[in-house]
Amino acid sequence: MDVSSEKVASLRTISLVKLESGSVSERDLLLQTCTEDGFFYLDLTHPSYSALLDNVESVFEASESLFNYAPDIKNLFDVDKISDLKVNGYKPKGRNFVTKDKSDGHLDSLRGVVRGLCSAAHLVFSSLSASLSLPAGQHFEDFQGLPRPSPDILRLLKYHADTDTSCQPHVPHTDIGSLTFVFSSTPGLKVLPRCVSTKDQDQEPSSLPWQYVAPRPGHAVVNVGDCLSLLTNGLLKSALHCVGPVEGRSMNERYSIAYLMRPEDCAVLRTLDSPKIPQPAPGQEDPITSGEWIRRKFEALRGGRGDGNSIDHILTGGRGVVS
Ligand SMILES: O=C(O)CCC(=O)C(=O)O
Ligand SMILES: [Fe+2]
Repeated sequence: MDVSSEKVASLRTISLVKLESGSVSERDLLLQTCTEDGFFYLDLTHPSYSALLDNVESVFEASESLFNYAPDIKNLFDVDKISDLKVNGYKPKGRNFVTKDKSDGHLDSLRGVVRGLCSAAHLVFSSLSASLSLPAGQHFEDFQGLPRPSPDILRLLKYHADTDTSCQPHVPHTDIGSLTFVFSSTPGLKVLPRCVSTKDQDQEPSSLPWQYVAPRPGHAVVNVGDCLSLLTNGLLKSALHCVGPVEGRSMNERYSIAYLMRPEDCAVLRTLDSPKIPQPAPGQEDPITSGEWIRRKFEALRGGRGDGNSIDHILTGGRGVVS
């Protein structure tokens, strides 16, 4: 990416095949990365993941053809008319499935992506659960089961080209779920390094030292979501990120796929029992279910009730306040 190197995020890379083979050093690196950065590249270049990457490519094709439908067709699936939460549907300058031809292979690719990412997530979760010596019944993977109906969210995103170099098509936020996988071949994703505190500062998002995440073929960009952070009393970090143009340039048209894994709605998010996780003082914790967390977050995203600070608190997963 053509910007000065200090503005490019130096994310660590975790190898999925090494996690799969039980490498202890890779497991340690994963824990360190999730506690320090909350953002990493997941290396999927091993041949055993080539079907997953092929399916991702095919879903990009599906995404492009969905966005090419006429607006009146897409608007039949208006996200605000389909359900209470912003999880299903087309958001103008946004998402939903309008496929008429179910035999075009894209649905199979989509299933392949979901299956592949769920099993990648399972490996990440079980590695982290082992590193943190979580007791039986409290493993991260216990909160979301492969065979059960999934509350996960798949986003097919299209960012429109924009000549306004200060446009911000995706506001600063942390992710709602436990783990997010992002694929895109176009720059635009930015992350705020964990060492930057936004607390007590009335900072314009544009003045924060965002770092660009360079697209890397064969890799997913993975980030820790709010739920892992809530389950570990903040030990695992959900990092603040946004999407916008690369400094001083126009925003190019950009497609991305984001798969947000989520604990089941009934899962209670409270600090798990582990000597490696800082435990809250008795009575200090305010447990919340995953379903309630998503409801509050969408309310905040829609500019709903609450004062500015509490809304920012929810949007940023407790990270701080950005004006
Ligand atoms: O489009 C991207 O690269 C990131 C999308 C994202 O942050 C999200 O959907 O939560
Ligand atoms: Fe995100």
